[in-house]
Amino acid sequence: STSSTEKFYRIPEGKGPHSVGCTDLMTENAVEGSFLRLYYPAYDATDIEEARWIPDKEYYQGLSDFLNMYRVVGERLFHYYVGSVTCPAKSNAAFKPEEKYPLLVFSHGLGAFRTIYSAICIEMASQGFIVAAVEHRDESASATYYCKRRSVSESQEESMPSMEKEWIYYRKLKTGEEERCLRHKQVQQRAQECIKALNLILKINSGEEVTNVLHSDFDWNSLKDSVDTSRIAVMGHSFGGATVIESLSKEIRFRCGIALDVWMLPVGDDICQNSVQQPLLFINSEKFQWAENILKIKKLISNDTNKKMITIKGSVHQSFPDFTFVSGGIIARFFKLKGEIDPNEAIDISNRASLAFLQKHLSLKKDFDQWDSLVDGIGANVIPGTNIDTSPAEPDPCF
Ligand SMILES: CCN(CC)CCN(C[C@]12C[C@](c3ccc(C(F)(F)F)cc3)(C1)C2)C(=O)Cn1c(SCc2ccc(F)cc2)nc(=O)c2c1C=CC2
Repeated sequence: STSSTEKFYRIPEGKGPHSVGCTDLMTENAVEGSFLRLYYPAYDATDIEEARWIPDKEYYQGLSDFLNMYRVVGERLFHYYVGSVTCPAKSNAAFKPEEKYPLLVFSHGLGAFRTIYSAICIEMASQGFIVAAVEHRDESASATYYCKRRSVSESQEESMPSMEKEWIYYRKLKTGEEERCLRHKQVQQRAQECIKALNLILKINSGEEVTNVLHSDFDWNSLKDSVDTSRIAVMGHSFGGATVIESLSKEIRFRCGIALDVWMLPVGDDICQNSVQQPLLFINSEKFQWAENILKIKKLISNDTNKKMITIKGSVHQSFPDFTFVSGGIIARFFKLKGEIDPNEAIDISNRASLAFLQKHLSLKKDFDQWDSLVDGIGANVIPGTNIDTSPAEPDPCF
């Protein structure tokens, strides 16, 4: 309704030729397993409903903790405003084996989790990618869980499901705790989880049976021989951008990477051009970045023509996660969830530049090269490099 201040918005649908499905996969019953939401090209299915955007109320509790709100307040607020929001992907829709699809592993930011970058993941899937949005268990997510098998005695009781969800919530910095040290440890775990997700998808592609502890009627065998195993990339937002850098430096099968508004603190100071051999695209917002962060990015890019940076004018840090679409009014303004640029316009620039970069470095045979100019920072609302001034402060001539 347009009358209330909190107007209701939708997460934008994919613009590519494919309908999109999504399904959740969790392996093993322990924190060492993989947990991801898969977005994929699907057969049209008008009879299948859209997936829930935030699937468990514990995510509301986690978000409240992360945002320093009281849980009872946060949980009700989130439930009221976004409890009924779905993402434009059909839940467990049948996978459409048409060609071998390139694979994209996506890493979420601090305080986020696997489902809230669906505008990006759904667009990529609609354009013919299989997208594995991992949920990290490094305590950087607002909330996440793993499944534990109940003891025999417990599950004997009536209506006791055999599995129980063990929730892990966002770990706040302890007083006096060195942030760099915690984040450097977490980014190592995050990279390992991206590599584990890559190996899991490759295992499924080879036809091996995998146990999904989340029982859904999605047919994982339909993915057999559908992944283009030579065309794999990694993408992430903010802390997830640092995870991209760490993952590329550790796993050569990630052929290239895209870091959205990267947070460089978790990346060691010893970072240099040789840390990452693969092509890497930095897509920054105008408002989030600062000189020290940009200097670390520039050290990594140095003079490598395969490493590029562009900035989307009028965008903010929250222009990449989905809240920029589903929020409005005072909440959006208070938390700076939208920039001056229209959220759909900003995500289109980011997605088109990403697609052009992926076509170039994964040698895709699509028409994404139509957006090559964006990767060079040429086009409306985009600039090459950064708006942040990093020139050393001139000594004041008066002293
Ligand atoms: C006070 C907490 N304080 C913790 C260090 C800073 C909190 N903060 C700024 C916020 C996230 C904000 C946000 C979101 C979402 C609503 C909502 F109401 F719409 F849900 C509201 C308010 C509060 C904007 C950030 O951390 C920014 N940020 C993020 S934001 C990723 C995210 C998380 C949850 C989401 F729901 C959506 C997106 N990912 C990173 O990797 C990094 C940073 C900073 C450095 C590295």
